[in-house]
Amino acid sequence: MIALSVNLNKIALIRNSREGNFPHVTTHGRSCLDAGAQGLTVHPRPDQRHIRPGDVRDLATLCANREGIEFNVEGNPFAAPAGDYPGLMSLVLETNPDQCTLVPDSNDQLTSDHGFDLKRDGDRLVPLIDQLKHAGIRVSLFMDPDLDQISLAKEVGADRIELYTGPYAEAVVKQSKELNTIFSAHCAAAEHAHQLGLGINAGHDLNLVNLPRYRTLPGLQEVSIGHAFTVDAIGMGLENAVGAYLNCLAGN
Ligand SMILES: CC(=O)[C@@H](O)[C@H](O)COP(=O)(O)O
Ligand SMILES: NCC(=O)COP(=O)(O)O
Repeated sequence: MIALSVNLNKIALIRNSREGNFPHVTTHGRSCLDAGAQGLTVHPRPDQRHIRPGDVRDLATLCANREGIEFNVEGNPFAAPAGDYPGLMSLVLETNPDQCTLVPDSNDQLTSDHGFDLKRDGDRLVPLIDQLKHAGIRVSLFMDPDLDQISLAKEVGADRIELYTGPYAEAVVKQSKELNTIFSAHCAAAEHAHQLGLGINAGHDLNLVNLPRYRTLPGLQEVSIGHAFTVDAIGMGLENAVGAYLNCLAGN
C-alpha cells in the first residue's frame, strides 16, 4: 500500500492571509486523517509564509495520538533561525515526528525545485542525519533521480529518499516527448534506491492526473501531496478528495 501524506502548507497559507486562526490547520489535518489519509506533511520555512512552529507542535501531538498515522516534517536543515522559527533541526528534535525529510531549499525559493547535491552537502548532512536517527526519527532526503546522488544518500545515512516529481508533473502537463524518459529515470532511481536498502517516497506537484502512472513506480512507499490536493478539496470536498487520492493510489 502506498501511503498518502497530505501536505497542509496551503491550508496554512490561507490562514495566514488574515488575522486570526481560520482555517484551523490542525482541524483540517484531523479531517484528512479521519477521511483515511495515512499521514500529514508540513514544510515550515524561516519566513513562515505558511506553516508556523505552533502548527508543527500541534500536528505532532495530533499524529502522536493516532495509531498508525505518520507525521512528516520537511525543510532545509541549514536555514538559520528567524524570529520565532527556531530552525528545522531544533523544531524537529522538539516535536519528534515520525519522519524528517531534508530539502535543500534556499529561503528565497518560491517552492521546492531540486534535490540535494550530496557531493557538495553530504559531509555537512552526516551529523544532522545521525542526530535525527538517534532521536528515533526516520530521515528522508529530497533527491533528483540521479543514481550517483542516490548512492551518496545511502552513504550519508539516509533511511529513505523522496524523489522530486516536479519535472515529471510538468512533462505530463505538456505531454512532453520526454515524459517516458523522465518516468523511466524515476523507475531506475527507485530500483537503485531499493537495491541500496533505501525506502522510496515521492512528492511535488503530484495530482489525480499524473498519479495513476506514478503510483506504478517500483517500491513506492509514500507520496506527499499538498498543492493539487488542496485545490481538489476545494472542488470536491476534503473527504472526497482524500478518497479520490486513496482510490488512485490503490489503482482503482
Ligand atoms: C518538498 C516539496 O516538494 C514540498 O513538500 C514542499 O512542501 C512545497 O513547499 P511549498 O508548499 O512551500 O511550495
Ligand atoms: N514533498 C511534497 C509535498 O509535501 C507536497 O508537495 P506539493 O503537492 O504541494 O507540490
